[in-house]
Amino acid sequence: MSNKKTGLLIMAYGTPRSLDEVESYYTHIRRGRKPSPEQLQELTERYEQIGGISPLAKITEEQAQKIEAEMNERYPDREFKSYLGLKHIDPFIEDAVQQMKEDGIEEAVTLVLAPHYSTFSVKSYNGRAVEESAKIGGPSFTTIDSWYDEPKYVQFWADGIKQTFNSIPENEHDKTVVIFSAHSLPEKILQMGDPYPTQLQETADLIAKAANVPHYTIGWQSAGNTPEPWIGPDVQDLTRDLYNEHGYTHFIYCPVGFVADHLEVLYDNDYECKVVTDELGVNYYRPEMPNAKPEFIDCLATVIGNALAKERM
Ligand SMILES: CC1=C(CCC(=O)O)c2cc3nc(cc4[nH]c(cc5[nH]c(cc1n2)c(C)c5CCC(=O)O)c(CCC(=O)O)c4C)C(CCC(=O)O)=C3C
Ligand SMILES: [Fe+2]
Repeated sequence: MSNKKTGLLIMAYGTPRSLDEVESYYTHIRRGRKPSPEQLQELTERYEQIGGISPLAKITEEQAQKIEAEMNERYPDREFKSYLGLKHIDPFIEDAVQQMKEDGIEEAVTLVLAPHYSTFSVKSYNGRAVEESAKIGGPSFTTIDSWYDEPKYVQFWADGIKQTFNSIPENEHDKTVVIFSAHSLPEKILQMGDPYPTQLQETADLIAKAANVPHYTIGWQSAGNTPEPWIGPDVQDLTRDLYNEHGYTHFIYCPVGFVADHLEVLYDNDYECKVVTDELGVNYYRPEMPNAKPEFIDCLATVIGNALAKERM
């Protein structure tokens, strides 16, 4: 057994920490192309609408710290140190890998704070980490590709859904529908055989079964503003269709492709979807996000522990 530290590379999307950072952040998302003043204004207004700035930065940091603490408690004969690596703002993924090297970390596990694998998301996170490490002779990585079917993740959402159902009169449960969603991606991923949509469906099936949900479906949200087609149905259109076709009066939104309160949930669900449910005169619900809740930290520590156990076999 080694007494060397194991690195935990915790990766997440990142968010501007103040409105001043919105432009550079957006430029990074657009791979170096500055947004037009209108696009910048539009994004800034969305951040203003959710209270000025996204709570995501704080939540991601808290998640990373608590995962480290939980891993150290769970494996007293080892020492873990977490490093936050972000996709679109500092500390970037590459910064974290460099810091690990400086700290003498030789082995590390990567965890992306998003449950489903896609060439657009997890593949690029892990790819950037491995590439940087190869370049500088950094740590060797045990990479985690996805954890969308981790029973503790399923249970987390099942509990939230059950609690939501408790607030709906029992004789209206049959008029209630759960919409499981994730961030949309360009449709071309489907031709590439990307597992992302199948994984979302599987997460939905598992949670619906665990929570005994009578009616549910999957949808996509937060699609980008580009001319190419994005995977649908969009959650807003889906809400209208479900209402028109089935007359549901209670809509429970479960953005299971995300793990924190941030723009895509607080704006795209809590504001945009609610505009539609208000217009239809039906009820909007959204169970709490995992954030840094103990049940979720327990879930992520289990995901990391499983990856380490597999590595040693
Ligand atoms: C798959 C995926 C996830 C989930 C997996 C993961 O978490 O990695 C995710 C999460 C997030 N996306 C976020 C924010 C944004 N994403 C954008 C744009 C885009 N996202 C994409 C994909 C994803 N995004 C794509 C393909 C684009 C188009 C880029 C292009 O044009 O090539 C834009 C630009 C404006 C707009 O299009 O809305 C913003 C502001 C925030 C932070 C919110 C906050 O700050 O609170 C979070 C957690
Ligand atoms: Fe995004």
